[in-house]
Amino acid sequence: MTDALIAARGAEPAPAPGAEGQAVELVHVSKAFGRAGARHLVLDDINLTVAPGEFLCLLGASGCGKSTLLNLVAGLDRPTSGDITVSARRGPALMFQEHALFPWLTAGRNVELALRLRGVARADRRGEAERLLELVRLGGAHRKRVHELSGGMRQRVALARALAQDSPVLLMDEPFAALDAITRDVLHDELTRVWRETGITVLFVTHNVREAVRLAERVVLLSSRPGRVAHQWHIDIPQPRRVEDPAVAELSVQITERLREEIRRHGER
Ligand SMILES: Nc1ncnc2c1ncn2[C@@H]1O[C@H](COP(=O)(O)OP(=O)(O)OP(=O)(O)O)[C@@H](O)[C@H]1O
Repeated sequence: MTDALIAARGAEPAPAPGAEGQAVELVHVSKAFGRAGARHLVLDDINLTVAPGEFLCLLGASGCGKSTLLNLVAGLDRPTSGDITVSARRGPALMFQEHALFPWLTAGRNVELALRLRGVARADRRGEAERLLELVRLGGAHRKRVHELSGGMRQRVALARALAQDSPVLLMDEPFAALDAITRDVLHDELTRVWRETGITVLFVTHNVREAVRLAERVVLLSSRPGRVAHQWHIDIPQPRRVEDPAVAELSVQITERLREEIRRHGER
C-alpha cells in the first residue's frame, strides 16, 4: 500500500473524550476484576466514541478485553471507573457467537418474542417478524424450528431478533466465529446490506483481522494486559468488499503486523 493511501485511510489518534452526539461514548473507562491485592486490570483508560450509523470493529488478541468492553457498553457489567453513554432509549441490541434462540419456538416466534418484550401489539407482531426475517433473507422460514435451520440461518434469525429490539445500536460479539468460511462470507455481505439499509450503529468485536477490514468503517485495535486503544484505522475501501480484494488484503497485512507487535509486546512484559 502506498504511503498516500495509508495516510488517506488514516492511522489516527483516539478521538478526544467528551464529544457530543455520539451513539456510544466511553470516557476514561477502566475495568479490573478480583479483590484488592489480587486485582487484574483488564481495560485501562479507554476513550472511545462511536458515531451514529458508524460500523466500528474492535479488534485484539484473545483475552485482551474485547468482550469485557462490549459487556460494559451493553450494561451487563459496570466499569471500575469512567463513564459510558449509549444513546439508545431501550438500550443496545446484542448478538453473540451463540445464537441463544429458544429451540422450542419457531424462527418466527423467536423474533415475535423480542417484539413482545419491546411492547409491540400482538396483532402487529406476526407481520413485523416476517418483515425482519425478509430483511435477513429468511422469508418463508417463519415456521421452521431452530433444529431445522443451518448455523448460518440460525445467526440470521438471531440478527432478526436483535433488530426486533429496534435499538439504534447493535453490539456484536464474534457473531460469525463458529461458521464456516463461505457461510461467514455470505453473512458479511448480508450484515453490510442490513447495516446500510437500517442505518444502525454497529460495534462489532472480532479477533479476525480480515473480518474487521471486510466489514468496518473504522477498526480499533486493543492492546493486551491491560487493554488500551493501541491504534485505529479509518477504512474507505468501497463496499461491498471481498476478502480477496487487493486493498482489503493489503490493509489486513498492515493491521496483522501491528497486532503481532502488540502480542509480542505483551509477551515481553
Ligand atoms: N467476570 C470476570 N471475572 C474475572 N475475570 C474476568 C471476567 N471476565 C473476563 N475476565 C478476564 O478478563 C480478561 C479479558 O477477557 P475477555 O473475555 O474480555 O477477552 P476477549 O478479548 O473478549 O477474549 P476472546 O477474544 O478470547 O473472546 C481475561 O483475562 C478474562 O479471564
